[in-house]
Amino acid sequence: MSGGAAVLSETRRRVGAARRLVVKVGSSSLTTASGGLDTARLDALVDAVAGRCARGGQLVLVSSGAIAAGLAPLALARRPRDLATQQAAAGVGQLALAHAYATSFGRHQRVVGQVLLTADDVVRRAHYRNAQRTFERLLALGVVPVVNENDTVATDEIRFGDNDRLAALAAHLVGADALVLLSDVDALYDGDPRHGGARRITEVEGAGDLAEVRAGDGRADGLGTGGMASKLAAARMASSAGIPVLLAGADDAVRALGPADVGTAFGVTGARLSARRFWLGHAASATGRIRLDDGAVQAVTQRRRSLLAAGITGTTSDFHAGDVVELVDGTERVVARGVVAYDAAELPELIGRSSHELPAEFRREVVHADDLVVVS
Ligand SMILES: Nc1ncnc2c1ncn2[C@@H]1O[C@H](COP(=O)(O)OP(=O)(O)O)[C@@H](O)[C@H]1O
Ligand SMILES: N[C@@H](CCC(=O)OP(=O)(O)O)C(=O)O
Repeated sequence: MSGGAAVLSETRRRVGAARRLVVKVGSSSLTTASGGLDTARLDALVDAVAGRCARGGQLVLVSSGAIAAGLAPLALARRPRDLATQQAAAGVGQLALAHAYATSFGRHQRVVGQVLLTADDVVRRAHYRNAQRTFERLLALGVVPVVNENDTVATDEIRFGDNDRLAALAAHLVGADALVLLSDVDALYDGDPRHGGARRITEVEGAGDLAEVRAGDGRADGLGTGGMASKLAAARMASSAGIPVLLAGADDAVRALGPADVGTAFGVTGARLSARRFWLGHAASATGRIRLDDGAVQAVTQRRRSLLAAGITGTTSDFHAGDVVELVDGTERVVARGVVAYDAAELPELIGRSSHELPAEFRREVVHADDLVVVS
């Protein structure tokens, strides 16, 4: 605890007391300026993680750095732009990264297990359960799962593209008590700290605390991918599903695994969601859109009602019953996501009409309330 007398927020206490944690570290915190793996920093991170496990925690480490670690062995001066070379670099670099972690955790008699995921593994529910089972067994065996995106096979269409989001999904998947995002910056600031004059945000309790924040890109050398915007999106995803988040500097990992007054703490803004609702809200990719009139927007978002055909003003033509669709208002703003019960081709006949005007087989809800998640 810093300053002795400082009273730590509930969020920080929850991070400090978490029994199961997901910790994410970015590429820029693991690599040298010339692109090689920085084993001294990696060892320091591993010391912090192993120390936290020894204090009685189960920890999943989501580590970026495969592409960055592959640059030097392939004599590439900078991160490649094209997907094929990025994948080749990741293939080379992931091996180096996994070896470095195995060696480093070995100093603490800890075994690590590699888990490489694609977006499909958390988007498709059968795969989701499979990944969940693997994590449970690894953790039960005392192993530290080291997770990254399976960059070598992920195509543009099915890539997460950023590990901040992957870490938030993993935190939900393993039922983590907290998520810790470690970066090359020590906290969230109200503007990019590289431009000077920025003020540290210590606690985020809701969207209002972010109103003045400008979240910019990552490093100019392109080693990191998402910048602060992807960290904020990940923090929102987790905190809205009941998981407290701490964003802090990787160089301060011991204190970040806390409790301590470091970085930025994001308090929970919603209750824990079922796997299905979290999947609907954050992981599943939407196939089409349905536009709602103002009354239907109210009913769905405020009164948590099912969507009926009467409140629809238009749809795209590209979805089938059982697909995930976005529900949008008159300005095309997404207000909810849900599983649609009709093919797009069936809806033009039904929209705008009350249930009692419709034949019996078309009286069911277009999106049932149980299959619907409101997007805040
Ligand atoms: N509002 C902000 N607060 C803090 N950092 C910011 C902000 N806007 C932009 N940044 C930049 O985002 C960078 C972190 O993103 P990134 O390089 O992608 O990290 P990582 O490799 O850890 O995922 C920081 O180095 C910082 O300069
Ligand atoms: N999967 C990629 C990392 C993607 C990523 O999100 O990177 P970063 O912004 O450094 O966390 C890799 O290992 O190179």
